[in-house]
Amino acid sequence: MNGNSCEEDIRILQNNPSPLQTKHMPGNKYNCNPSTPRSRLERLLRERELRKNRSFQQLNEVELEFSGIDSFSNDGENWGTVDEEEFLEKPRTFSDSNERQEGRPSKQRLLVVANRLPVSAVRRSVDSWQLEISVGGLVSALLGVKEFDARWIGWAGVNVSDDIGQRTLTKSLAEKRCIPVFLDEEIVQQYYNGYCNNILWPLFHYLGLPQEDRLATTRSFQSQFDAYKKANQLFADVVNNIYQEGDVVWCHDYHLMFLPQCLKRYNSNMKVGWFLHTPFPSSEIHRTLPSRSELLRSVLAADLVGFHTYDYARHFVSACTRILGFEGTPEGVENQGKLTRVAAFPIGIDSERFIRALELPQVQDHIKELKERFAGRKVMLGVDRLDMIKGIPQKILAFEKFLEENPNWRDKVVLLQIAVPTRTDVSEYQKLTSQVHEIVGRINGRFGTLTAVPIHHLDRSLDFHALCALYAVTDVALVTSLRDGMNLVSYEFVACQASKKGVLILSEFAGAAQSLGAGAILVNPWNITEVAASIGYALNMPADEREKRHQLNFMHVTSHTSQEWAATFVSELNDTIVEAQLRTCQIPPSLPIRDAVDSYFQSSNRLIILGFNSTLTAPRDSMERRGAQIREMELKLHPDLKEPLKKLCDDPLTTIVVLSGSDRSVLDDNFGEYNMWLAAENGMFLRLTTGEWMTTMPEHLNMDWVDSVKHVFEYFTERTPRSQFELRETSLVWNYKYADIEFGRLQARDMLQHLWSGPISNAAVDVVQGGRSVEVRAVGVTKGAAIDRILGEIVHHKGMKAPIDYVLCIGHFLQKDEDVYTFLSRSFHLNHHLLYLEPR
Ligand SMILES: O=P(O)(O)OC[C@H]1O[C@H](O[C@H]2O[C@H](CO)[C@@H](O)[C@H](O)[C@H]2O)[C@H](O)[C@@H](O)[C@@H]1O
Ligand SMILES: O=c1ccn([C@@H]2O[C@H](COP(=O)(O)OP(=O)(O)O)[C@@H](O)[C@H]2O)c(=O)[nH]1
Repeated sequence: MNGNSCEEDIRILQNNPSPLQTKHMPGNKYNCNPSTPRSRLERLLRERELRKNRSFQQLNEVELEFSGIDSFSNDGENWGTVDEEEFLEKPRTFSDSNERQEGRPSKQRLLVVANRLPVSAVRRSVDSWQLEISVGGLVSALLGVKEFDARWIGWAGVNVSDDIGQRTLTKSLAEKRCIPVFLDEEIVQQYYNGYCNNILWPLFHYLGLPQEDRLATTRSFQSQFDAYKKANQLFADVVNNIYQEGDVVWCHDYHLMFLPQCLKRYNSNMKVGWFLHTPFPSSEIHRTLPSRSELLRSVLAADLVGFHTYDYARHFVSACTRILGFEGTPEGVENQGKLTRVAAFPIGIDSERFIRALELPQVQDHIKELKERFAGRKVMLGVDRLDMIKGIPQKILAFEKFLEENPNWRDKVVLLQIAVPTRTDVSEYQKLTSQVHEIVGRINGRFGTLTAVPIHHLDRSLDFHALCALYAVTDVALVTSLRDGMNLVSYEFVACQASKKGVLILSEFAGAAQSLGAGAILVNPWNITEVAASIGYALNMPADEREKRHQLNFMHVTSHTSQEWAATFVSELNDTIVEAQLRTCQIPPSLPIRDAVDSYFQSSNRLIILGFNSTLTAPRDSMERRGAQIREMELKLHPDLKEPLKKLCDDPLTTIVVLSGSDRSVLDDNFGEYNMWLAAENGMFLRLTTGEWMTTMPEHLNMDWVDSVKHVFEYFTERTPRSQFELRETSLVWNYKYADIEFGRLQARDMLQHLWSGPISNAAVDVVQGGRSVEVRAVGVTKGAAIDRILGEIVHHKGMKAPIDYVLCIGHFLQKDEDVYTFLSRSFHLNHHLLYLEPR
């Protein structure tokens, strides 16, 4: 979607760098973590203080002093014209920069990656291009960001298949510090029109898949998702080509959910942030997506994930917990020691730009014209992309109802609706256009006169100055989005209302409702009666109430700017990386594959202990696992592993043990034909596949406590859908791995209280709280001890002469049942090579 020529807007931005107004808002994020390290809090507070005083030199010193990483300042321009050669072929590095040598800290390079570049290209001839500024909140917000040495990577909105075209467009864009990603028509159709705008967009806005072609959409889902991944990989390739160490890569929006993972595959040290500009829906909506897990996992590859509001962040964390089974913490999402930080960073606008624009002569001229044109009538305004999320039909119907019920207002009010065409290749958008035209025509026919109509509807975008003038003359702005990530139009309206102090009617389903709710009249856009009544209330509102409401919103809009938004996000990303480095010391080391292979070949008596469920089976997300509950017996060895496992088992120098919580029949079914040891029920039963099952249970165990614990387990199993308990020879296990995870956790906590206060208060038992289970077992019955006995059997059976000189243990059981790890470490220390792997 293109609007006015970009030359003018970009010039305005260049001439008016606004001051750095960065401030950290720890309490504003998803997490208000009470355990934030003291040094970090101190740093945040000091930074905030320094930023208030605009002491950039000091600020950078603090950044360096605390984090030891590259920092940024606000001198210089963001969107300045640069020499293409310098920009694309001889990029500056931090280390060799003169600025550093002169003692001045250099700016941190920021690579902004978004589907849409801030400019869209229109071809004028074979080798020349006209660049027009793109319309949409994402572009508006990021144009206001000036503190970084920024480059923008994205699609120019045009298909360029020839070499000359690609070369000349790359050159033109370089002058705007933009780097194009070329997408061919087919990819655009499948990725942008298809997967992004026909599937993700309506789903993320709670609109469901388009009604009419729902089946067709479902059918084409896989090919569109493939195109989506392919497009994301193309973006990653371009980023990887220009990436320099120390750069921050900031990925934007639902178009690029796959990008963080692609980037981290290129370079795991890249600093990657991802920000979503739309709502993130409830996990119940997200879980309907066939690609739900893949999308979540790839976003989680980022170091920092940001949303406009706390609600969206909460939904995302909940989706990761419920769908992937990962841990949601106050900090974000944790999986096996790796934390992805999740937080809310509400976007803002470059309010100064709007306030200054009102003083310009051309804007004043526009204002004068508009005032004359609509003299004697109150002006109501709607500015939206012509998108179903904006609730334009609902808004117009509410206006009709108002006119219907208030005949005295019919010739005293006019609704100006700017409806910017968008995504015009998608059929839902085409249908919406006809629908809106039809409604507007009907209402104008009904209430219009020979000289005036109540609705002025424009199917086009306005240039920046015309838009500012419109905002300034408006009495009531009407934002009735059915859902909206934030909605910057509401912010822009407030910024331009310093003299008029008009009223904002705002949908409670726009992200902006959380920040402008105090001054706006909040409405449910689906409730046309309520919106019509609010129009009446707004038009009749006394001046002092308008003044008060306006002041509240104006304060917010001018103090929460796009500059501050971006600076906070990037600063938080830098902090997150430092904290992650500190945390890595606590995470068990991942398997050093090279060493493991070398040691394997150097050894002559190897022991390999393998878990089964989720180690040798195909991975499933927790939703799929729930469905698999009744098919527990169908747990199958991953087909790709059959061949290598056979080879290992047939190697006379290697002994393989599968150690699993599953019962004997499951292991028999899967491994009966291999030459290996099977240890069922966590080692309580053992057999070589050529022999019979035997028990490894210790003698004289006191099991008097079993009945009373069983009652408690039965009680909780009945009350926790899809949980189950198993009565084993020496233990009882209650697991809720198929249940709702959050509910399961609450129940587990409750169960432990019951157990401690009753049946096991005096019993000789150990209680082990697993990730999704509670186990009560006789004292001394540990997996470590079971392995000890298993080893005894193996040594005895083989009549081993040489000691075991290589142990590789792979399985989920390692993390929770530390006794396995402890036992193996103790038994195979010094000259032995113990490798530890926790599979993801
Ligand atoms: O690029 P298009 O397909 O033409 O669409 C324009 C943009 O629409 C969406 O904007 C969102 O971002 C705004 C700023 O954060 C937010 O205020 C608004 O609520 C969102 O709808 C979309 O997310 C962008 O990626 C598009 O570029
Ligand atoms: O004729 C127009 C209409 C709108 N806009 C801009 O488009 C953006 C719309 O952003 P918003 O967050 O309200 O919604 P989005 O379109 O991103 O969903 C705002 O910055 C408007 O100033 C524009 O430049 N010209």
